[in-house]
Amino acid sequence: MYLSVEKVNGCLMIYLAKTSRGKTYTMWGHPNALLEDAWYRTNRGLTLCAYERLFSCIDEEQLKHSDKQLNFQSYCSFLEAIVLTLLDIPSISSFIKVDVPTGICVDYLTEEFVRMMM
Ligand SMILES: Nc1ncnc2c1ncn2[C@@H]1O[C@H](COP(=O)(O)OP(=O)(O)OP(=O)(O)O)[C@@H](O)[C@H]1O
Repeated sequence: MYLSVEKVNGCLMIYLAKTSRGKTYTMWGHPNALLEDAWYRTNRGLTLCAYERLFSCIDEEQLKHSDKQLNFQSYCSFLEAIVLTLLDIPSISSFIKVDVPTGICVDYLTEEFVRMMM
């Protein structure tokens, strides 16, 4: 997270597991994970924990530079690929390009700008 506020563009995480092994649960956590209840909070998935950390890093940066108004933009993308055999992995990874300084780009995916959560 510190790297992302230090202008390193992109973090790519690939999670490979058999069906029903808990990939979605690991990424998002319990369906009520956004509730403030302590138990649900401890069952937040990786995405929510990462964003919590990211926003606290942004707050720390803003405090360190309180004389300036800092602007941050964060993008989060998900690509779900069904892999039938391990031999499919190289063909999927050929769609993913890491470009400096733009960041990570996946062929055929479009990017939407989102201002708020519905
Ligand atoms: N750590 C966990 N604690 C409690 N329940 C879990 C946990 N991991 C997975 N589950 C439950 O197991 C079931 C399957 O998990 P999940 O949907 O995350 O699997 P998946 O790997 O994403 O499946 P698929 O490949 O079908 O998309 C869900 O009902 C989920 O709530």
